[in-house]
Amino acid sequence: MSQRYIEAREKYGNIGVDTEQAIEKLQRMEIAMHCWQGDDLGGFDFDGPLSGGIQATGNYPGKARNAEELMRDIDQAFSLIPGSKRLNLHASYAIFEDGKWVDRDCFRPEHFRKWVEFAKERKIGIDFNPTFFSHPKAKQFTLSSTEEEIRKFWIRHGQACIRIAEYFAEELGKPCLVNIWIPDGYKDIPADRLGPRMRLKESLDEILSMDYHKEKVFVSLESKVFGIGLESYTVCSSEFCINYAAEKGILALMDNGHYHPTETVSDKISAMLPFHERMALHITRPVRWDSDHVVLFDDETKEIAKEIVRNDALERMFLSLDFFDASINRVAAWIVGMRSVQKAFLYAMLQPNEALKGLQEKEDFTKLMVWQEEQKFYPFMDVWEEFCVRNQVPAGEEWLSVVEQYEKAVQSSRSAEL
Ligand SMILES: C[C@H](O)[C@H](O)[C@@H](O)C(=O)CO
Ligand SMILES: [Mn+2]
Repeated sequence: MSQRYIEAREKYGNIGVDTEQAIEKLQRMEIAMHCWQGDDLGGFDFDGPLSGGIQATGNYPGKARNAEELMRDIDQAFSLIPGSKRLNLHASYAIFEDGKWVDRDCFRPEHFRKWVEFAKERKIGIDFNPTFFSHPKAKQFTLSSTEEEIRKFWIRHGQACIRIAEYFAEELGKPCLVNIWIPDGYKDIPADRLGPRMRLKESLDEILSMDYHKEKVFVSLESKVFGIGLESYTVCSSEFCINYAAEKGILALMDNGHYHPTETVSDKISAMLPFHERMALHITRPVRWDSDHVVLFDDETKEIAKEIVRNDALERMFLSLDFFDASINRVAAWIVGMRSVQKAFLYAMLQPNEALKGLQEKEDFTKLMVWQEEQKFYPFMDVWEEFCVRNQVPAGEEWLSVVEQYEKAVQSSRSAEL
């Protein structure tokens, strides 16, 4: 134990904060790392371009071209991230053994056998997402399509994914979150806003009418305010999503890139907690739009973490990263994102939360502001360092040289085409 940590422990102790408790809590906190940062959301089942109004911009060399490369990159990232992890997978990352391709409505657990093996060996859980984009049947509408055949196809896909999630949960002994996000929407002002939403409701009802193990599989619905080419209207808007989730007893998933720029998810969490037993978050960094930049240790990430920690809601949350930056080393992007979220949570756990709440209740706003400001200069870094040392990972920027070596030895030999 370093002298600096011992001193930090004492300083925090003087304001009633137990650093050992914070480290323990952080150690147990599972964050799902999204597989799609590794290959710009390319997936393995279709070759076509990314669709659905989302974009990975940049052309940094060395992206993973197949499952083996992606798994190797994930391992490289995991080796430099302290604490507990999960893996967040999209259905488009199905692995067709012996080249036996099937379309998404026919996906079965066997198409994810290798991912289960991977997760078992690393003792981690998997979260899952049906993929309602980058597919010939996802031109603009999926679950809200006017075409019955298209709707049915995607309903079957949704149900197939819930079955696969049960397989993950059973095999890995950890619950699985299945998150439904659809890109459906209009570029310009629609004449009928209700019709698509009624069709979406019907489709979701049909997906959820199947029997599934509700203790093991949690279904969530993710809303979005707009996408590229879908600027005027999205079917699964925030109000639709929250109302639907509340009525059906599923989870609402909030992605902090999916709201008007002055709205914050940190403010929404406490508006959800009184009504929803559990909720899910996609943590991202929107820059002017839902740009999905790498998550940093920034104000909003800290504020989200504070809301969860001080409301004792960690056990009620499914947390995942969601970004895809193709302009920098992709393994480094994962590591920065994961470590930033962990730092934000540690920062939140080291706040004298009860005392601050007391100041608010007493309306001592001067003291509240001063204390919150002074907290920023508490020796947070020394506690982070201790957490990293205990996890045998570098605490500071030294980790980047490991990634640089990996890039040289492994990623740089990957050509754009295989
Ligand atoms: C790939 C993800 O599922 C997707 O990013 C979705 O979660 C989203 O946020 C779309 O903007
Ligand atoms: Mn998202």
